[in-house]
Amino acid sequence: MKGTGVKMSKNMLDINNLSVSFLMYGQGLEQKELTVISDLSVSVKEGEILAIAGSSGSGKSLLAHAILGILPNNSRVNGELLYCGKELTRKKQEQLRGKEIALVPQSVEYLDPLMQVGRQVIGVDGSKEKQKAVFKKYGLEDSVKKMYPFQLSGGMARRVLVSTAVISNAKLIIADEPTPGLSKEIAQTTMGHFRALADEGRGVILITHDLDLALAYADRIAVFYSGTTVEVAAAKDFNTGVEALRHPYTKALWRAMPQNGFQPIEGSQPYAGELPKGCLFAPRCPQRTKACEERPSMRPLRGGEVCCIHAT
Ligand SMILES: Nc1ncnc2c1ncn2[C@@H]1O[C@H](COP(=O)(O)OP(=O)(O)OP(=O)(O)O)[C@@H](O)[C@H]1O
Ligand code: NI
Repeated sequence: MKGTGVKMSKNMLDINNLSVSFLMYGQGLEQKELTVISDLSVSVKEGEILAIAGSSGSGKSLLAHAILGILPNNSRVNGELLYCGKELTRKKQEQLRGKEIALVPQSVEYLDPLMQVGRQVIGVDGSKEKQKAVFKKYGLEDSVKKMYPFQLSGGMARRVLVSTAVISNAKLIIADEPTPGLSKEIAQTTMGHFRALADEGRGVILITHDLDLALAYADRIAVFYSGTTVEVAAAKDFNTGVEALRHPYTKALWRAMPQNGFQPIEGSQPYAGELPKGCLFAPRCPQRTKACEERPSMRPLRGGEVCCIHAT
């Protein structure tokens, strides 16, 4: 069952004013800093699935990598990352990675090419019995455990990745697009498992393009745009209707859903190197005014949060 109802849960992860940039070489030896995440704030509570929705390039995977401390060397991270109320230092990230904090990576290339997949799934705190049971649930033959990643199809590899997180004892699970390539049935089984893990009190971050899937299983939805959060809403707000939502971009996403008339959003998300000075959504926003030339910040509104001065 979805939702912890009125029960007050503690924050497991707090991200405050996070920014991520990359040092890039331009022509010659000229160095340029490309900021891809800015002013990003979001939190994950114990017992919830927080879905992160946003178009391609909005910074979803980079956020996951920043939490795990696996960004490339030419990156720079600023802002506050707290895990169970304490600063998530580099050392802490190393200690917790793959144990207390597990990632279902977006790309199956994250599997170790030289290790049989059964052993990878057992990992640090699994067991042969658990691995066998989870493979069965995901329709993977017992013989798959002896295979190497290159022998798997895309869908099989994804089921292997999901199995790893599902049988781990991780308290926080970050699933980066866990369902593409899976049949509808297996996708639903997978999401059911994430729901069960959240109901046990764990925290789950579900990164997805699939808003319908997010709405069916998540408690809250964080909407990303150009490397920042523009709205955090309860999943039920999307079902209530467009008036329950807060940000013009979220409203546009809602209107673009097939069941709400499939109205496309004009324009596209700005490129990281060419962000507008003020509100990042302003160039596409029907409500923009002169005041939007200043960068807005997230503020609480009607039980959610929004980054727009016009939202009421
Ligand atoms: N190593 C890197 N160096 C420079 N820019 C990068 C690097 N990795 C990612 N980016 C840029 O950061 C932005 C966010 O990338 P990210 O992978 O987080 O997007 P995403 O929201 O996960 O997209 P998708 O839905 O396609 O997976 C993109 O514009 C991407 O080009
Ligand atoms: Ni991604």
